[in-house]
Amino acid sequence: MTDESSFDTVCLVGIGHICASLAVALRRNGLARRLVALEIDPEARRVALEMGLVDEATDDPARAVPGAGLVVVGVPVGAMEQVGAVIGPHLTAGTIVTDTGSVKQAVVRDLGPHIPDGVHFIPGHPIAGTEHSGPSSAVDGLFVGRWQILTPVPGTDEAALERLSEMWRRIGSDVEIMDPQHHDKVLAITSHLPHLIAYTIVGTASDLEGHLQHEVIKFSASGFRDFTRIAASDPVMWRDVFLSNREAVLEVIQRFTEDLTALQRAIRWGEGETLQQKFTETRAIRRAIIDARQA
Ligand SMILES: NC(=O)c1ccc[n+]([C@@H]2O[C@H](COP(=O)([O-])OP(=O)(O)OC[C@H]3O[C@@H](n4cnc5c(N)ncnc54)[C@H](O)[C@@H]3O)[C@@H](O)[C@H]2O)c1
Ligand SMILES: O=C(O)C(=O)C[C@]1(C(=O)O)C=C[C@@H](O)C=C1
Repeated sequence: MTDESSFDTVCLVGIGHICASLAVALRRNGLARRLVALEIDPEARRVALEMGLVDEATDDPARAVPGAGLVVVGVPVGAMEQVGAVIGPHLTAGTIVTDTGSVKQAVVRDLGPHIPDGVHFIPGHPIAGTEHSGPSSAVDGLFVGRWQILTPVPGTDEAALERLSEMWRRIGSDVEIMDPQHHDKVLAITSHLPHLIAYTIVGTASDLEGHLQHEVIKFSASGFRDFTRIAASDPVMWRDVFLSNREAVLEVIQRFTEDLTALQRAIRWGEGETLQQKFTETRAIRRAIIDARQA
């Protein structure tokens, strides 16, 4: 059943939140005849099979990888190197290998060297997700109307790139091609810093003395509640994001700290105009995101 964008067999490495949602999307859009999960966690394998997300779930790369026209690696960024070492020897020429990692230079560095000649390595990142993990958190339609960023390495086969792009378009995503370094800079500000801020705010609240902490939960205002959703995101995934995008994240933390200090000064010295001007600018950004249908 292979046309320009569909595959006979797709191997999903790590059947967690993102690859499970992808499995639903591939089936819904008739883009794969057979789905196989290569997964180290027996519970995730059991759930994926029970939910009918995949046809087979195994921890044996020799069963999962050969014969797959597309391999999608959806594990935490820190596990990419280990996955590369395990799947590399079973990949055959013509297969497309992509991933869903939230950082791209580290994936090129860690997974790339394990991809044999003749196999098309096209790193990717769906800008879609939730705070949940594991196959039971699969979301039907997760990628519809969201960006799929692809960061092909130099010399990537144009036909393979177009085939993978078309698959994502048929799932409902908009595809953007980007340099991995640029990707990591942009995502440091739009995704990684917001998560770090959420972890910090909720961490500060949880460090309060007992009675205050109780009231934080009891009278939780909507601003704080929104942060708690983000701060409930997967600890392993986000540990790996910050460690593997260290330079870009440290750079935006520096700029953020300076901007926070400027607001701190404005509050201290009663500079209402400065505050109002800043809040007017940020409101316009929210409106632009809504207009771009990314809210
Ligand atoms: N959650 C999000 O919102 C989101 C969004 C976009 C991209 N991502 C990225 O996608 C990737 C997966 O994220 P997720 O949210 O699906 O995580 P998840 O924790 O839900 O799933 C990851 C799965 O990978 C498995 N795994 C770990 N090491 C493995 C190995 N060596 N071999 C086989 N399986 C292994 C785990 O057992 C788990 O089932 C991460 O790199 C993350 O940065 C996540
Ligand atoms: O909405 C959320 O819960 C997310 O955090 C999703 C989100 C993000 O938008 O920052 C998180 C990490 C990604 O790599 C891509 C998407």
